[in-house]
Amino acid sequence: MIEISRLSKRYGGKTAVDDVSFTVRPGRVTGLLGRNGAGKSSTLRILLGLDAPTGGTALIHGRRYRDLRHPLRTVGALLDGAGPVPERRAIDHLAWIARSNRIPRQRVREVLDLVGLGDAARRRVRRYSLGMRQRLGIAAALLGDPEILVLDEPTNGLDPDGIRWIRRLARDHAASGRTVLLSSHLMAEAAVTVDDVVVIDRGRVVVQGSLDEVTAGHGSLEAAFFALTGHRTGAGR
Ligand SMILES: Nc1ncnc2c1ncn2[C@@H]1O[C@H](COP(=O)(O)OP(=O)(O)OP(=O)(O)O)[C@@H](O)[C@H]1O
Repeated sequence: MIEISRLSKRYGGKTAVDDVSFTVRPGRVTGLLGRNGAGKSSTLRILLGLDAPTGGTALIHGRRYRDLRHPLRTVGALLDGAGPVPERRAIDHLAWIARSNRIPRQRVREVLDLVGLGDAARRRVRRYSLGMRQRLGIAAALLGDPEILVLDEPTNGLDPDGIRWIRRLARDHAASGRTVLLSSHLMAEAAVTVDDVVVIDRGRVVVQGSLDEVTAGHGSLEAAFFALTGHRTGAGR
């Protein structure tokens, strides 16, 4: 269970997250949806202890990330921009994370196979395609066999196979009774992946509920999104 309560984050004079509250339940895929700059990454970074909130709390099983006893075994995360050293071999990158978190070495092979990188394990990361890098990021997130997966824009830059793979991974994780929170600005993709929706716009939650509740009366999640956040055409954003 993830509980975000009255969370806010200001960077200088700019409010990135403004009194945001929502709950993420197990057995569901929850989509944190919004435009670029809406405050999704800021919210997830605070949840994962990478940034301090200006106000409010972001709790995992009732604790802040940094107070978790076994963080990697509790939460696996894929964040924008956090990548391995390109000169490293994939297997060494994962082995290093496993070692520093007291995760058995055999788990490295397991997650590489799980994400379909078994045959490319000894290749250097700089020779990986974008899709392979994304899979490697997911492999790292899965190392601790965590109950919760947090994925920031996981389909960014992926081809149709990669997008389908991420969708299945999220769905399977939730189907086994575990928790998935993913952020996205792609409404059509989110509509076929998530169970619950939290729409955030300019730092504020504008709607939250099950996918059915949020789309009711709008025809599609995209239509609901534009109706709820104001339709801004081509110019500007
Ligand atoms: N370290 C920072 N310093 C100053 N402003 C920041 C910082 N990080 C984020 N912001 C600003 O806060 C707002 C929210 O950013 P955030 O990255 O959380 O949005 P997002 O919804 O994740 O968007 P994107 O999909 O583009 O990552 C943006 O206006 C951004 O420019």
